[in-house]
Amino acid sequence: MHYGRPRSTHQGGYNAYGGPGVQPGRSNYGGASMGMQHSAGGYQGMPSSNYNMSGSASNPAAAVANDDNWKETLKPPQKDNRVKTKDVTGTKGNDFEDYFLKRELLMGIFEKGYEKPSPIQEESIPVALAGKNVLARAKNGTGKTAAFVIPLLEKTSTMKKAIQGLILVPTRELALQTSAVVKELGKHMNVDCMVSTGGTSLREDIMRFYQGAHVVVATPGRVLDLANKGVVDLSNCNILVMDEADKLLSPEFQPVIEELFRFLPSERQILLYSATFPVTVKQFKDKYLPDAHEINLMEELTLQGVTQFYAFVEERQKVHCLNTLFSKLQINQAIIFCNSVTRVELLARKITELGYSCFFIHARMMQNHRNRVFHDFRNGACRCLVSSDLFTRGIDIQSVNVVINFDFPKNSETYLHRIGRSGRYGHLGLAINLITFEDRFNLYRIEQELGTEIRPIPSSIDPSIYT
Ligand SMILES: Nc1ncnc2c1ncn2[C@@H]1O[C@H](COP(=O)(O)OP(=O)(O)OP(=O)(O)O)[C@@H](O)[C@H]1O
Repeated sequence: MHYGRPRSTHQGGYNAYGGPGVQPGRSNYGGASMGMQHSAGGYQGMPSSNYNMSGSASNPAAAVANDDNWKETLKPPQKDNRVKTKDVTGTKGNDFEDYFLKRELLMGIFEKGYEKPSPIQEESIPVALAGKNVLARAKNGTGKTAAFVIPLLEKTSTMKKAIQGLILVPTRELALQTSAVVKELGKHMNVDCMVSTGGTSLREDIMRFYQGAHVVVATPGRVLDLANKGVVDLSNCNILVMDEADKLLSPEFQPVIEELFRFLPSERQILLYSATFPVTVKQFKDKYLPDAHEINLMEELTLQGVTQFYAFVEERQKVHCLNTLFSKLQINQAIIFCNSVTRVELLARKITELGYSCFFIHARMMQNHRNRVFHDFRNGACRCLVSSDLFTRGIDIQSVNVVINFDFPKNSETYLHRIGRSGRYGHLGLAINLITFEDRFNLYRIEQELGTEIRPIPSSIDPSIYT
């Protein structure tokens, strides 16, 4: 039994009530070792931070950027030898060097452990470098972030102290994660990347912006607020990226986005990325970027590496069913989704009552607490995270191999993004859906819409399909 008998909820890690008392050092399982070479380090508000872009002057690797042996000076993470699916291996065979990127950027790419571009990177990097607007659709976990960060960094001049790129994302956690990618890829370029999201002190944000930034990663409301106040100057911001573009174009965000457009220069490039593009995106595209280059790498919609099952249960049997899953599955790390904040908290409490340690996260928690849970879960301090749809999009934690829909989602976009939290970068994963009588039509509809098969759960699941 790989899930093991958990540590008592009082022994380090959060208990279901999210009390601090975290002792990450006590993590005693192997999940964190897998893929954690991509660990993003400390996030904003966390005590430790390795995001300090102190610049190439203090960076010996940058000093050899012009040296012919520059590649040998790099320290990439340990090679990940796990099997990968065609979702990421089905490329044309390009190399990053083919794009004539500046040496410092190539150094950041290789040092991050990226050896070859993924299919979406091959398709979109050259087009974005050529200055075209892009509307790109590709599967979850196939490297869309680097597909827009690389051209954005290539076009950023660190000699010019002005915001040259703005990356909008729908959640604060995703902003932190994306800024970590900008900082890692731009490590040798001396790029100043700033995160600006709600839930943090506006005053501190204002102070930080006065120090200047080349790239800003933000949630729409906060950056609009700062632009309105004249703190954020977007007049030199020639590139706007909207990641999870369909979410950013939902009624909740679209008016803010349209207002933000007023602050951008008229000659700007817009890059839209997501795994899902409902009709709202088409209307936006027709209005604002009719000439956009369209990329669609989603002939088939679900990830090849993620096996999907359902278990037909009554509502009152769900916790028992989860307990059985915990005892039978080989979980590295799991995200368990519920459909409401209340249910997230209730389930987290139930799980700890069963004797398993778990974290929970949702949008009604204090931001510093959210940051801590995100940081600690990413670093493997706990194996199980109960979440609302806050973590449905974009969150990239390589060691998550199991996603459980404790509550089945209502629409296929949400389903696709949720199960895409496992099987990152072509790796294997498992998605298990607890289906009640009321969910049965949704299950059928989502299967049809995604053209995928969600099979009844067998009595035993071969670990080789998801570990
Ligand atoms: N060229 C590459 N080589 C190896 N790993 C890569 C490469 N590009 C990206 N990755 C890794 O793949 C993982 C998934 O990338 P990313 O988060 O950008 O996916 P995504 O397509 O944006 O997913 P989602 O749709 O879920 O947001 C990350 O851990 C990233 O570091």
